[in-house]
Formats: sequence, C-alpha cells, structure tokens
Amino acid sequence: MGIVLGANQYGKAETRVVRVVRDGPRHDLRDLNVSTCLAGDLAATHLTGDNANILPTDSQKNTVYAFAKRHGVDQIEDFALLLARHFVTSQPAITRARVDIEEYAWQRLGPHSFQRAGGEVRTASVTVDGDGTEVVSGLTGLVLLNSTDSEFAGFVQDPYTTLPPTKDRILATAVDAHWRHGDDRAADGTGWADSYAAVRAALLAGFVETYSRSLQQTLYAMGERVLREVAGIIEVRLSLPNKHHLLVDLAPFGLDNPGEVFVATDRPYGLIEGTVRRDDAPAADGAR
Ligand SMILES: O=c1[nH]c(=O)c2[nH]c(=O)[nH]c2[nH]1
Repeated sequence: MGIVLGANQYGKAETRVVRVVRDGPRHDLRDLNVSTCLAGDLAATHLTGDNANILPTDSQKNTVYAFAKRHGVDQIEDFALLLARHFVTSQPAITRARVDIEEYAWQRLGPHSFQRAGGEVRTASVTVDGDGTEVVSGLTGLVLLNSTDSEFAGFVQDPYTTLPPTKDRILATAVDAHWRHGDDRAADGTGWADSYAAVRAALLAGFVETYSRSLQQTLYAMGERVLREVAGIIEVRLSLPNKHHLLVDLAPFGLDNPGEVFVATDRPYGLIEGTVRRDDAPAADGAR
C-alpha cells in the first residue's frame, strides 16, 4: 500500500487588525478579521520537516499589520487582493494564496468615538412579591470605542507589573448595563420606551464625552450621567469588559506606528464592574 500526501494548505487564521486613520481630530476606523491561506510546493515540510519553503504564519500575520500601515485599508476586496498577490509573487514556492476578510462596521458617534453596529440586546427583569414590584431594565452587547482621549497611568507597580503606562490608547468595551426604576415608575407602568432611549443616550454621552484615565472612571461617569439625566432611575449597574487593543510593534519592518495599527485581543480581558446609585435608593429586591 502506498501512502501519499494529498491536498494541503496553511496560513494564519483570524488576524484581527484595527486601522485608525488620524487625519486631524476626526479619526476614521476600519476593523478587520483577516485570514491568509497559502498552497504550493509544501511537500517537504510534511514529508521530511524541511521548512525551506515555509513562510511562517507569524510572518503572514505581520504582513497584514504592516500592509495596513503602509497601504491603509479602503475596500476589503482591494486589501485582500494586495495581500494575496504579495504572497504569490514574493514566495517562489507558493502558487495559491487565499485571503478572507471580514469587516466589522462601526457607526460614528463623534470625531473619535464609534459604536459597533449590531449585536445589542434590550433586557427587562421584573420582580413582584409581597413587598412590591421591582423593574430592572437593561442592555447588553452595546460595543463602544474611543480611539483617543483615554490613558492609563499612575497604577501600582509590583514585582509582576510589566504594563507600560500610556497617555493615549484605544478604549473599547461591550456595555452590559442594568438600571433599576423607582417605585413610581414601576407603578405607573408607562414610558418604558422613552426611558430606555434616554438611558441609552446618557450611557453613550458618558462614554463619548469623558476624557478617561481608567475604565473605572468612565464607568462612574456613565452611571452618573444616567442618574442625572433620566428621571425615575435610582440605580445603574455596569459591567464593562476592557476590550484591549494593543499597538503593534512595526519597528522590525522599518515602520513607525503612532497610534495607527492595533491588534484587538479577545482574551484575557479586564472586567470592570460597578454600581452607581442615588444615595436614597432603597435596597435592591434582587431581580438581577
Ligand atoms: O482602565 C483600566 N483599568 C484597569 O484597572 C486596568 N488594568 C489594566 O491592566 N489595564 C487597565 N485599564
């Protein structure tokens, strides 16, 4: 019985690259998930372990980042063409390159503030018992990003701290917010839609308009804004994942990176949680 190597290919799947274009104070943002896949004369690495024809998947990933900086990102078809052509023309052993790109849409909220389109869920939890009625409204999956006006510095330095302080970073989160209505509103039973729209607007304004020194500070600002602006809300509970965007080091490719090319990491992530409430709010009943 003969055994032979069949079809094969390899590449780097799901390189998440966020390209910020800083053209003055108004920024633009492109958010991509790029997968590269190369095929060609790859028999040796499978049969003998000779890697002479193998462009590391790590280099493929770096090419995505470097091209995002060097060429920018406009239409994803063009960016995919650029990458695929690069791999087949620069690598003698590679005869086929496939590049798949997903683009995640962001809606503009301000000069450097954006909201991820889609994925948002509205929630409601009602508790009725002998003591009364409690209504907790909420939303999850509201993904927000500020491409500047965020810093994180002045934190504890213990023997395990390696994080460099930063005066300019991307701040991104998926808002999970639940707010408790006062008794009057629950008894009244009207105006939920207006209340929801007003809370959502206040959360957005708190995120967009706060110069952030920590996500904790932004959390408080968002909750405070809801309580100040929306009548009938007595408590806001927020759970904010810190969706880290790390600056890619492009120096090995002779490129600078003044806050333009980032890797969006999905885990681990910081999770910042807190409650902001009116000081006269009665204790929660426990709907959520
Ligand atoms: O806004 C932040 N708060 C933190 O507590 C923290 N910790 C960390 O590593 N990065 C950040 N960012």
